[in-house]
Amino acid sequence: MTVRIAVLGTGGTIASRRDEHGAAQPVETVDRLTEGLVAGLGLRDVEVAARDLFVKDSSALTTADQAVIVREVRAALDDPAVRGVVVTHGTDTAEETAYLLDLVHTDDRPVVLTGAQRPADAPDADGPGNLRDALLVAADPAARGLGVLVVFDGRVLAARGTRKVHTHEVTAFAQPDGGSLGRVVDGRLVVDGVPAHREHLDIGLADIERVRVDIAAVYPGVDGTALRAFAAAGARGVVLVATGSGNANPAIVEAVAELTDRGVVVGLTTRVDTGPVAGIYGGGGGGADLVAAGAVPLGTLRAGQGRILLLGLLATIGDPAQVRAALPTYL
Ligand SMILES: NC(=O)C[C@H](N)C(=O)O
Repeated sequence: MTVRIAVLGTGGTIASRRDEHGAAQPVETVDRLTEGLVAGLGLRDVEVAARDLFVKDSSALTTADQAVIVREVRAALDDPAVRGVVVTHGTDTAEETAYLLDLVHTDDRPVVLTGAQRPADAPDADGPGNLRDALLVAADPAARGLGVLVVFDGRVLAARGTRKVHTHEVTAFAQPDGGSLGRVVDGRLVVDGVPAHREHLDIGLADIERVRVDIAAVYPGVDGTALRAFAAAGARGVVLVATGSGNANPAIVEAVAELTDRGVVVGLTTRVDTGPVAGIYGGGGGGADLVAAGAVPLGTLRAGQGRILLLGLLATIGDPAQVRAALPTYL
């Protein structure tokens, strides 16, 4: 039986070429990117159906675009002949799209995001190798049940927690623990682990397009201006990127208490690369004070994925007190 891999293109550096000023822009269709790769894979009875959803730099994607990606992945999986789905995506925001897909993905078949750090016209372009690996993983029965994956530079990473860790090197992504679920070695998937149990969310996609969740940074001397401005603009959630294990100052604690009273859910994360946030410190501005003021620690999730979780919960559950209560089960 012929198995089908659906490939959905969204743009990113993997689809980019340099213009006359040397600036890279996504212009290539995913058809052209996959052309020729499949024959070289030696996969018998595999058929690739590639099409573009859009051709954008991933920094320019909107929440509505991400909802389109989720809908189209689901539509592709409606075809029982499809064994897996590959999404080509810019690396800048792939962690957000991958996590949104993972939150809603209950199917055993793999969904694989990949991309590139070097444009398609670079002599040492990494896109073709990454796309080849992503197709191999999507077609491999051993990838069933692994959830949504980021396949990049030979590594197979679980969507949840995975972050972009380098601005331009080809090893662009890492899991928070530095590990991986597997590798692609000599054109074959080697599975090294199983993904941690994940609660799924049946997100109303029309609703996530309407919910506003912002991200506010903490730094020495910061006050509550940004938090209050986001609330005034209609934010129903704000992710606070705190310092250290999740700390700020008394002005931020006061603003967090105000937002909580107004029904805005404040998620607490950190600007530190690894480790969980926790309410350890007091003194009026520490993590313990932020939690007492209503902020909800986001575990090991960092700002981008924390925002996606808040969006999903607010779109699905709605009521802020219930969102705060449900949130820890998704960490
Ligand atoms: N490497 C990349 O794909 C970066 C690009 N700016 C993007 O996210 O679309």
